[in-house]
Amino acid sequence: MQGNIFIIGLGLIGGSIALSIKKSYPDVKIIGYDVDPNITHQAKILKVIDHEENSLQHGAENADFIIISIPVVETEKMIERISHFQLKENVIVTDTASTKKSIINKAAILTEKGICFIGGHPMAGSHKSGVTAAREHLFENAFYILSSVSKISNERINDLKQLLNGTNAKFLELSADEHDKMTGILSHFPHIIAASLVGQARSYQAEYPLLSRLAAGGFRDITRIASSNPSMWADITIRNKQVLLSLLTEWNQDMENIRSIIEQDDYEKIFQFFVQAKTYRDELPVHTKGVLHSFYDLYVDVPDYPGIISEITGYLAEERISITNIRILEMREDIYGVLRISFQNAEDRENAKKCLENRTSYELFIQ
Ligand SMILES: NC(=O)c1ccc[n+]([C@@H]2O[C@H](COP(=O)([O-])OP(=O)(O)OC[C@H]3O[C@@H](n4cnc5c(N)ncnc54)[C@H](O)[C@@H]3O)[C@@H](O)[C@H]2O)c1
Ligand SMILES: O=C(O)C(=O)C[C@]1(C(=O)O)C=C[C@@H](O)C=C1
Repeated sequence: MQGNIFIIGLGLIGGSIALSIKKSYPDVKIIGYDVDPNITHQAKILKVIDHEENSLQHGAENADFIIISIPVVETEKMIERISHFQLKENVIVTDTASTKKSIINKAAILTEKGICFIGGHPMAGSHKSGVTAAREHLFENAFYILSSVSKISNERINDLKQLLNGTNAKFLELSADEHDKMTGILSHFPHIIAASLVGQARSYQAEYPLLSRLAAGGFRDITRIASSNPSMWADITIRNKQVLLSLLTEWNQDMENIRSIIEQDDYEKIFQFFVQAKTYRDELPVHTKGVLHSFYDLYVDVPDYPGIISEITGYLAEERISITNIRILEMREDIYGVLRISFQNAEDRENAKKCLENRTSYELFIQ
């Protein structure tokens, strides 16, 4: 791989892409630009990029690949801006935004000028943002969706896939409509529900001051994504409006049905409601592959007392099981905390699980 890679937007996604490209092509030159020069500088210090660029035009005009990794509405504006520059004839421009239709429509401005634009969306991320959260392995085993304005040659698509092969993601080509519908169902709508659940709890906080401290595993799991960047999600919601409105209508209908079976004490229907959800959820590939498993994490519910980490690592060390990371995710006051232990592979994690099952009575789980 040769040439200049120009990354616009050095946050969680732009930074993670930069790191994954560097992993597969250590000699390639990664040039970074962020609207905030302090972030560009921080990315250089963190070795996420090789070179800080403070001129958007200079960076874009000298690039062989341009990766735009900024919020959805900003991405549209950026496509417009760079379309006025003298880009290299063979440059490939791509983005990482979470919606595709409005961006693909906007990118016609580039393709009409003969510039190749391939829309992209790595289907992995986090509720965290910013360059400090960037990780080389973020996209491992995740789907990476590609969508184009018009028919792009396989050769150009392969050039982009080759550049991004360090992501270890699985590429999938979808139309912008298919993309926005499916991500609406699986990602955008769930973020609205998570935020709404948190909103419901918040509305009872004054009446029940203990509420926030009682929030346990279930509430935590289903609302993690409510901690995501609000401006990113406002953009996504606005740009996937029609899909989200139709999902909301269906959801309201579904809630009405559930209200009705609860009102009627219809045990069998209530039971079937949960059975159907469990059956489909248990079959989702998220259980056997995908980004969650690529980190080979094991979670341990542990009591909060000094020395708990060394106790756990001690058991693993005695059985010569290596760990790559260990972290306390949360300590619920005076009760339990969750320890996340990461392993290099599934076998190490399995051995660790057996080891801790034999030696402790702590609850263990793999998400
Ligand atoms: N966070 C996720 O889980 C996730 C996953 C996949 C895709 N995405 C998409 O990727 C894009 C980036 O998301 P992120 O999570 O990296 O956000 P982020 O907030 O971590 O980073 C965005 C960066 O873009 C910069 N920026 C904003 N406007 C800019 C502009 N006009 N010019 C240059 N830089 C600008 C910001 O300063 C920031 O450093 C978004 O479109 C998002 O929808 C996010
Ligand atoms: O894991 C998370 O926190 C995410 O929200 C990641 C997530 C998702 O909804 O799955 C969010 C937005 C992206 O466009 C792709 C992935």
